[in-house]
Amino acid sequence: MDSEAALLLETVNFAAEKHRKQRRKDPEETPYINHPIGVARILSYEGGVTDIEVLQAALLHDTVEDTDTTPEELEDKFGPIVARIVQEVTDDKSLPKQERKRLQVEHAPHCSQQAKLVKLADKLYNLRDLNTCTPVGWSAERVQEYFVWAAEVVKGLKGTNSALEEKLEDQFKQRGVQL
Ligand SMILES: Nc1nc2c(ncn2[C@@H]2O[C@H](COP(=O)(O)OP(=O)(O)O)[C@@H](OP(=O)(O)OP(=O)(O)O)[C@H]2O)c(=O)[nH]1
Ligand SMILES: [Mn+2]
Repeated sequence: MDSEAALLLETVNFAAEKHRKQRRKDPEETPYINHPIGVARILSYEGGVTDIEVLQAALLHDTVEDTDTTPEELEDKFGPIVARIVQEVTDDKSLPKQERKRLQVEHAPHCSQQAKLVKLADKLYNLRDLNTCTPVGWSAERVQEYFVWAAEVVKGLKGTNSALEEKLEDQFKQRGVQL
C-alpha cells in the first residue's frame, strides 16, 4: 500500500476516535464522523484535489473546534502544515455566535488556498445536509439564513476551485440567494 493511503487511514482513524461520542443534529443522530469524511470526499471526488495535507485537514477540520484536540497534538501527529490548515478553519467557540459568524465572512478572503478548499467543501456538505436532513428544531427561516450567511463566506473564497464553486452556486440558486 502506498504511504499516502496509510497516512489517510491514520488520519481518519484519529478523527473517528476524537468524534466518537458526537452525533450530527439531524433526527437520526447520524455519527458526526460522516461529516469530515464527506468533506474530504467532496474535495477528492468532486474537487479533484490530490494535496494530501488538504485531505488530511478536511478529515480533521472540526477536531479542535468540537473535541478536546489541541493544535499541538495535531502538529505532533500530522505536522505543521496540516495543523495550520485546521487552525485556519477553526472558529473560536469562546466568542458569541454572531461574532463567530461575522469573523468567518471577514477572514475567508485572507485564508491560505488550502484552507479555502476545506472551507468550500465544508460549506457545500452542510448546505446539502440542510436540504436532506435538517437539524432538529431548525425552522425554514433558520435554514434560509444559513444559506444567506454561507453565500457571504463563499464570496470571499472565489477563484479557489471552479468545480466546487459551481456546485455551491447551484445550491444558492435553488434558494434564490445571490452569490
Ligand atoms: N446542516 C447540518 N449541520 C450540522 C448538523 N449537525 C451538526 N451540524 C453542524 O452545525 C454547524 C452549523 O450550525 P450553526 O448553528 O450555524 O453553527 P454552530 O454549530 O457553530 O453554532 C456546522 O458546523 P461547521 O461544520 O463547523 O461549519 P460552519 O457552519 O461553522 O461553517 C455543521 O457541521 C446537521 O445535521 N446538519
Ligand atoms: Mn465542518
